[in-house]
Amino acid sequence: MTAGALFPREPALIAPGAMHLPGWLSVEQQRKLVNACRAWARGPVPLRHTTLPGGGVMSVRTVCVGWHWLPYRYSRTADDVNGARVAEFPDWLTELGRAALVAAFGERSDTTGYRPDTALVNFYDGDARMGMHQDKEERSGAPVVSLSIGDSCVFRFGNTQTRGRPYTDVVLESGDLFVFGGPSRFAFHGVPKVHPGTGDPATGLSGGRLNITLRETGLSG
Ligand SMILES: O=C(O)CCC(=O)C(=O)O
Ligand SMILES: [Fe+2]
Repeated sequence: MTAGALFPREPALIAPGAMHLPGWLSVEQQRKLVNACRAWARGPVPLRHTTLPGGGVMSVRTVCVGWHWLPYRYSRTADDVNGARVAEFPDWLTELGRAALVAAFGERSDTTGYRPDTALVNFYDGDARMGMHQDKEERSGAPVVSLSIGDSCVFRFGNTQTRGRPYTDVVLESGDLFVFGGPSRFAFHGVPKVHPGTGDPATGLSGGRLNITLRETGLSG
């Protein structure tokens, strides 16, 4: 049982500009996203473990939509995988990203200018982790919208200065939304632990954790 089952899970401002909205996605929306991620994982670029310049291999498996992320830049083509052009970023995902901003920051937030153009889909099996890092290959200060499906995890949300403290550990469960923008846009964050077997098979994901981050690259072409 995760802490979320014991205590009410309320929307929480984790740091200035960083909002956690538990259970924001319906099971139906999660199913749609799981199906979409399955389709993206089938091609044109497969889900793969990213190799880092130092030779390390990331434990999560990733597939990208719109723009392909590789350490440490974006490209339209998956230059470190199979060279194929990545799948188009669909309009419905733009709308979901805008709805996420309204949910996080209120009706008055002007989201018409928000144009996420890349989605990084990460799949975590029970042993996968993600070290503390900043999402900083984007040339836009627009918020990052993060959607989680499947097994719960510990999401560590820190500060913009160091990989270490101060940070806050947040349990992200299936359906949770986390948005980080404004003064938190370039904060370090990571996933130190996944809790295997905590997901709901009704989402269509029978094991593991799926995280989708929507971002504005600020790139053209
Ligand atoms: O899996 C998560 O919740 C975070 C993923 C992340 O930080 C990233 O893809 O850059
Ligand atoms: Fe990140």
